Amino acid sequence: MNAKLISGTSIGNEIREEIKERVLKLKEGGCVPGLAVILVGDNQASHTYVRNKEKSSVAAGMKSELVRLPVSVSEDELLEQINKLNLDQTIHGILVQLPLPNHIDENLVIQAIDPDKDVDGFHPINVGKMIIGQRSYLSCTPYGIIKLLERTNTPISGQHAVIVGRSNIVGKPMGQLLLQRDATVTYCHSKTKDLASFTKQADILIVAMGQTKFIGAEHVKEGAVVIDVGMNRDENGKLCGDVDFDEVKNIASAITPVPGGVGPMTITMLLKNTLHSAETAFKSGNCCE
Ligand SMILES: Nc1nc2c(c(=O)[nH]1)N[C@@H](CN(C=O)c1ccc(C(=O)N[C@@H](CCC(=O)O)C(=O)O)cc1)CN2
Repeated sequence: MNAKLISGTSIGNEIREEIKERVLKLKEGGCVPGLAVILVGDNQASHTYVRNKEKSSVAAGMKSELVRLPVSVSEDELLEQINKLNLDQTIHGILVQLPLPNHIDENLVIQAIDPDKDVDGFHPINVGKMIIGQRSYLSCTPYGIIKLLERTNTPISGQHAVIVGRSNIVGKPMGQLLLQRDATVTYCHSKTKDLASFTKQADILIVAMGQTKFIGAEHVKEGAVVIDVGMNRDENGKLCGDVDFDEVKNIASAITPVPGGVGPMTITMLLKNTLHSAETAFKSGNCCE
């Protein structure tokens, strides 16, 4: 293996320690950061992620509240739950775990969350602010990737970043965050023709397609930094990314593993956003226990 391993577990743990210290300070002032997670239905992966979010927020010293709703819950009932949490001064961050069942309009649900408590950074107000470079809550996965690049001293300015995937929660915001840091950004997606001709130009290659081994050696330039956002199961049920790690590790200069790469950073940045919300509430006298 030539590539340096970029460990989201260890960089995430470093940041979580910093968060813990700031939570302690807030608590000394009488403010306990509170994160509410709404989980609808029985999706197994969602259960795992939500459990990790609960465990991580408690480990950081925060209050965690889980609202579990059956798959049959109506859109109105879900919106009512969100409204309650919007009004609850002990809750600083609210997220609805995605995906939602088909009968529920995801956009409507995201827009019901108070933008000041939208620690997922999915609300159109936060997305809009992010695009024009105003301070806002940033979507946790792309925010986490920026931190991985920063903390490994990966140059961004002037680099060619190629993003494979155009989802609202990863691909699109990822490109904007890199653009703000003066990267030249190319988006590729499922309809891109001759994908390798684009990905081969990447100094930074970010892959978020949701397909096992979508990117192989033939797609990667010697020395590129490769960030794998994929979270798939292979034919043996083993967790793997979108990048063929065994091939690409010999070409890239640095690469994230799956598991232990981008995933832990997503949860770390959720904690960071929740802390920021609680600190803002505390400063304006709106944090109660
Ligand atoms: N409301 C949201 N829903 C979803 C988001 C999100 O950011 N907000 N992102 C994904 C899922 N996700 C967080 O919710 C997430 C996925 C994976 C991980 C993670 O730490 N993965 C581990 C492996 C975990 C395992 O063993 O299964 C790793 O990569 O090391 C964290 C968060 C979709 N929904």
